[in-house]
Amino acid sequence: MIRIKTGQPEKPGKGGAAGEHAELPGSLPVDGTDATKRDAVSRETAETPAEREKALIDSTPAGRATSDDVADPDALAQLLDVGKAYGNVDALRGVDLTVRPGEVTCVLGDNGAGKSTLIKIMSGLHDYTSGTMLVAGDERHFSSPRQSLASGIATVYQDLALAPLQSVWRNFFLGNELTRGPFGVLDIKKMKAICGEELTKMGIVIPDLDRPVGGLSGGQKQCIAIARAIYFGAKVIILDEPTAALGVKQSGVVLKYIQAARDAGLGVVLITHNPHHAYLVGNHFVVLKLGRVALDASKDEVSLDELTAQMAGVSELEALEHELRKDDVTVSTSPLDVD
Ligand SMILES: Nc1ncnc2c1ncn2[C@@H]1O[C@H](COP(=O)(O)OP(=O)(O)OP(=O)(O)O)[C@@H](O)[C@H]1O
Repeated sequence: MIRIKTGQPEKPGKGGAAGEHAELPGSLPVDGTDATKRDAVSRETAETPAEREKALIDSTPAGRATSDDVADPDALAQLLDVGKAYGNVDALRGVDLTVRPGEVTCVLGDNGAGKSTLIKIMSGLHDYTSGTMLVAGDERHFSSPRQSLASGIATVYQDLALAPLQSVWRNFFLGNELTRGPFGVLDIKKMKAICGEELTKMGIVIPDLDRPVGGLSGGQKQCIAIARAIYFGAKVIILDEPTAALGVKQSGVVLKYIQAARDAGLGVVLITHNPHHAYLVGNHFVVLKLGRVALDASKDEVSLDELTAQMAGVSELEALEHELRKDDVTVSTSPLDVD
């Protein structure tokens, strides 16, 4: 189901029919007319990205602009109408997100959209202030990252929490070292063997596992952090901008690895600014704007162009361009500015 929202609608409650939402301020028009009449610019005939963005919004059936926040029995984790307020700042409001096994759910958004807040809620750093979070069907409020991890949610942050001077295998087992015998001697042989096996299983080739992690490429480091999370039992992995600091080739390595994790049956939440990367591996896309869901669509419901337009906020950019082109702008020079 695709949902596109404009403005800053309030959610009136759960499970309401379309008609209940007709009066929402700032939401899509709910006029009861044939949807085709509202498609002033059809998605097929739209030429510019702005027209396509508008067409996509116009073509959204009225009832779909409402919350579909119902528990999904197949979901590994789900946010239903979740909000987070920091004092009087609403960082997130009415957010729905479903993480299913074998799917990559991409969360896109510009600076301040609420992506970090969403990660913090799911990874146990912050609690949410409204709505419901379900993990494996149970309502959860995490009070620590440990609780989130224990319930199968692993978060891989941009800084990766790897020790650069330590070897690959040491990093793989960091904090979970295997020991043997009554004196708890590190079982280095076993750790190296498992680390090698796990990395190979997921298609990562690192010839020397004794190499310090600091010397590896950004892509390889990301893959090690993800492989580690999977090995230690994660069912859901949240990846915070994994390709943000990487070049094309290394991004490719990480995206391939994300696909491997998805194909292994994990639920992946990919947080990114990059619609191109998201579209290559994503099954479902949620665009956040100022803490609210601006678009919620599966891959067969949204094109890359439409996703990019949503991300770029094409209509906002055009308004900005228009402002810049205005020739009535006068720049006054303060006497203090004159040499
Ligand atoms: N601890 C906090 N106290 C008050 N406001 C906060 C706090 N953390 C985030 N915010 C506000 O919540 C909103 C969402 O912030 P958040 O960091 O989640 O966005 P983001 O999408 O991750 O942005 P970025 O890509 O820049 O990291 C912003 O307006 C931000 O200023």
